[in-house]
Amino acid sequence: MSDLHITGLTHSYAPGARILDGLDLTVPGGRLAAVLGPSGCGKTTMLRVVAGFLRPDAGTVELDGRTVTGPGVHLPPERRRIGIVPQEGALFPHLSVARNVAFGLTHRTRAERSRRTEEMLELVGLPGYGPRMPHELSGGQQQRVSLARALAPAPALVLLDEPFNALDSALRAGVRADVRAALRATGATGVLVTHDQQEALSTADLVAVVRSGRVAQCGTPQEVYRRPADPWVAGFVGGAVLLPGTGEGSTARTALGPVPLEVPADGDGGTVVLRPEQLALTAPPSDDTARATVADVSFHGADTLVSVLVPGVDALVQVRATGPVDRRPGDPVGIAVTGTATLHPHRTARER
Ligand SMILES: Nc1ncnc2c1ncn2[C@@H]1O[C@H](COP(=O)(O)OP(=O)(O)OP(=O)(O)O)[C@@H](O)[C@H]1O
Repeated sequence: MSDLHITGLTHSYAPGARILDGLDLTVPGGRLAAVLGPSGCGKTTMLRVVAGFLRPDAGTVELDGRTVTGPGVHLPPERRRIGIVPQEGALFPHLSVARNVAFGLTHRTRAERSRRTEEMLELVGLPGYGPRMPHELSGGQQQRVSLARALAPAPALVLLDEPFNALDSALRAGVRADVRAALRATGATGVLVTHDQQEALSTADLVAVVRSGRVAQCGTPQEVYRRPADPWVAGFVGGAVLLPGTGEGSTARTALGPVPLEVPADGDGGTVVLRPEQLALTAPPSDDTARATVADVSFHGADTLVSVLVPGVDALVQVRATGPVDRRPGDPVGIAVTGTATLHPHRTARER
């Protein structure tokens, strides 16, 4: 299994506009990391550097203990042992499924090629599909063949560039789970580029949240969701309730009352971050000044999102309840908090 180490990656396409700005990322061998970030933050640029299609201004990429990109080093893409699954599969349309999968299997006998091809097609759930042509496959099947093609030469690393974008949501979940299982079965290290938070959290072992060409936070899905590095990351990886608050030891004083803190803080004023599912609607409190008001109710089937106006909080506070909610806009409510929050002190002018 091959570790991937990316250090200090910096790149500009034009003078003065840094797209990668000292990006660091480590993916332990055999793990799948999701690189998650808004459009234009540099995800694809990073992937192109790792694949060897682009030489960065500075920084190093090490794969399996070997520098493939670095000062004075630039290994060509075909010698990096990297498999790529592009956005829409990009199968060769004039080649059969089997010939697509066997494409990278050079220096092997015909029998070996055909055995490996069938093995890979089985791995991605398409046994016997070898003779078909790409146009005879659905979008999801084409993505599976693309993965089989990437995995066939037993690469050290597989790069997946928003591979589920073209699939409808019903198909996405199934193909995602199969891709993950196939990567695990082969032990390949993977990097999945996506701007879909749900996809990153549900598919990857590690999530690297990228902002303006740098990794703002890298951790397990649970870590980045439960202990976001800052309010921006919190809002980017899911619904977030951001409240002004002040640390008072193990709790923070907020407009929702005292909220237990994940990490104690004293006297620090800042932003308290909770998740909408940590809030519950209760009967309105007798004290008028603490009374919140329902602003909007949106039903999503499995859950309902209720937007609430809370005295002392500028933005609407989101409450996620399981199942339907019997409240209407204008109803007075109370809000109870469960679990712990993170407190992010206001940054000083020097840190900004
Ligand atoms: N070849 C290029 N020449 C000049 N600018 C480029 C080039 N490729 C990308 N850019 C610019 O670099 C920035 C980052 O692009 P990149 O494709 O890496 O972002 P991304 O995070 O993958 O975005 P998306 O999620 O929209 O694909 C964008 O502003 C883009 O316009």
